[in-house]
Amino acid sequence: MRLQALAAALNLSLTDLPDPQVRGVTHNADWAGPGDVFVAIRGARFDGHNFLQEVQRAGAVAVLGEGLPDGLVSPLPYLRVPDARAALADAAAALADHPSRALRVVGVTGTDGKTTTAWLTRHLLRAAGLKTGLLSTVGYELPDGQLRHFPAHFTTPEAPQVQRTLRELVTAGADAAVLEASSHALALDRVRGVDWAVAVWTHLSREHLDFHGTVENYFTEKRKLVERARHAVLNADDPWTVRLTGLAGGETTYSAEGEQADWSASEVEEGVNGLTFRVTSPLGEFRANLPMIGRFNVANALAGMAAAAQLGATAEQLIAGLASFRGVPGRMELLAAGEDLPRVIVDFAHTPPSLEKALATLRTTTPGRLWVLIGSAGGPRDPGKRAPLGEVASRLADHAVFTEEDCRDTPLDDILREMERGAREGGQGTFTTIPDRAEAIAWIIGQARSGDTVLLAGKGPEDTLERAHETLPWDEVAVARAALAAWSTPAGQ
Ligand SMILES: CC(=O)N[C@H]1[C@@H](OP(=O)(O)OP(=O)(O)OC[C@H]2O[C@@H](n3ccc(=O)[nH]c3=O)[C@H](O)[C@@H]2O)O[C@H](CO)[C@@H](O)[C@@H]1O[C@H](C)C(=O)N[C@@H](C)C(=O)N[C@H](CCC(=O)O)C(=O)O
Ligand SMILES: Nc1ncnc2c1ncn2[C@@H]1O[C@H](COP(=O)(O)OP(=O)(O)OP(=O)(O)O)[C@@H](O)[C@H]1O
Repeated sequence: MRLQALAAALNLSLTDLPDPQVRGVTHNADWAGPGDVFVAIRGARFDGHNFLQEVQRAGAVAVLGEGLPDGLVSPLPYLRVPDARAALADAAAALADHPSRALRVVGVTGTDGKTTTAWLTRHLLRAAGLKTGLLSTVGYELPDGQLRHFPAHFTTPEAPQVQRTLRELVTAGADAAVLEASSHALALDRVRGVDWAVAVWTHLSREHLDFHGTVENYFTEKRKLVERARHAVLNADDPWTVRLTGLAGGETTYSAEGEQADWSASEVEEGVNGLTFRVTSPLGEFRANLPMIGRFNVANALAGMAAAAQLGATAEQLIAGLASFRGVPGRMELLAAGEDLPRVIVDFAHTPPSLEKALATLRTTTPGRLWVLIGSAGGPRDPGKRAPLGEVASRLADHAVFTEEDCRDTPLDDILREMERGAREGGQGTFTTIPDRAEAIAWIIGQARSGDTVLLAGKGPEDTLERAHETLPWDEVAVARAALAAWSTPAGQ
């Protein structure tokens, strides 16, 4: 697209504008390259206008911004826009040729459950035969199912990445996409210009008030997704839903807690290998098996099913899809269970509250002993949580193992001593310390017996393990599987 056509797409009437070819658009000076338009955003910490020389040197062809600061002369053609973030999103959508119009896009928002519901929905849509992509906190996937990562870690990245990924999906022949929409993304226009077929609402609770100020503001930002969608899937168990009713073109409700709803669950049974429940729905009544741990996943499953049904999935496809769902990588990921093996779970819980929640959930379905392996990161990242992590692990599990977790420039011994202190002062004091993480995993799995649960916490899906002088490639699931393979042979017991 040429610059003048882009200006026209943004409703800017400009004369005397040069007309170079535009390759892309970016808000980040470090990412600017030849042929890019740079959008100068005045953020909370920086003013993008400070980087104009830098983007010119990188080969950018023009700048969009809300106005040059006094005394600054732009080295590139400067197009003034009323709202820089909106312009970034509109330019990104125009340059990608509005890919969401060629897809059926499901957006998922809510305080908790976005990632799980997004992954479930994309799995159910695939089970229904739709080629489906995904943009989520854990990464993004084209319909080939391979997980990829953006250069910066976001739930919802900035608009150019959103639009480029949607375009990649269209090029790859996708029919549908599932996209996690965070409240930050909705507030900062990262998903402006996305054409939403369905908005899924999980639930809202107090969070991110540092950014939004009040719960009401937080709700107002999240509500935008429902307002913009052709259809909404709303949680009848969430008190905020009454204020969302009637905002989308059409709507479906769901309830995991016995409220009146289109999709509801009853007879919920939590087992060692997952959940079973009866579903009452517009597609009829059926029994569902979901190989996931945690009762809250019943609500996520109902939301995912209602969204997939909206795009045409049948009851048979949903039943088969739920039963074959492998979970979200590194989030309560169930590796093994059964008569003979201990149940092993990999989860990224790395804060005292999230570890507490994970252990409490697992306790309810552990007939034997509950084991946990946990470390704590080095460097400046919240050293105050080391003792509380040790305390929670030792208080809620029958036995804790303390080990390394990205210790970086902090002596590992210092971290482990703090965790041990927490375990002695507030926990049961039943722990073992094994500094090498692979050895620790082999040991804890070797100790566990059938009927026990082993939670390997902290790393989840991360692919490196950082030590003081080396960064190792890491795959917690693979290390755990190797330990389980050793366990299952007589020599390993
Ligand atoms: C609170 C928040 O979301 N802030 C976002 C906001 O930052 P900001 O307004 O402070 O921007 P800034 O850092 O002052 O920069 C202003 C402009 O200068 C540019 N810049 C800045 C420095 C530089 O060297 N070069 C440069 O080009 C920036 O790219 C930006 O365009 O705009 C920036 C880019 O435009 C985002 O990178 C930044 O995300 C920060 C890093 C962040 O941590 N966001 C988190 C909280 C977030 O978005 N989280 C949600 C999930 C939340 C959840 O549900 O858990 C998410 O979707 O990931
Ligand atoms: N429907 C739900 N209601 C309440 N809590 C939930 C629900 N689903 C998941 N959770 C809890 O929230 C945690 C995070 O789940 P998930 O990753 O799906 O949420 P999220 O909204 O994507 O959060 P994040 O953006 O931090 O990944 C889970 O481990 C679980 O403890």
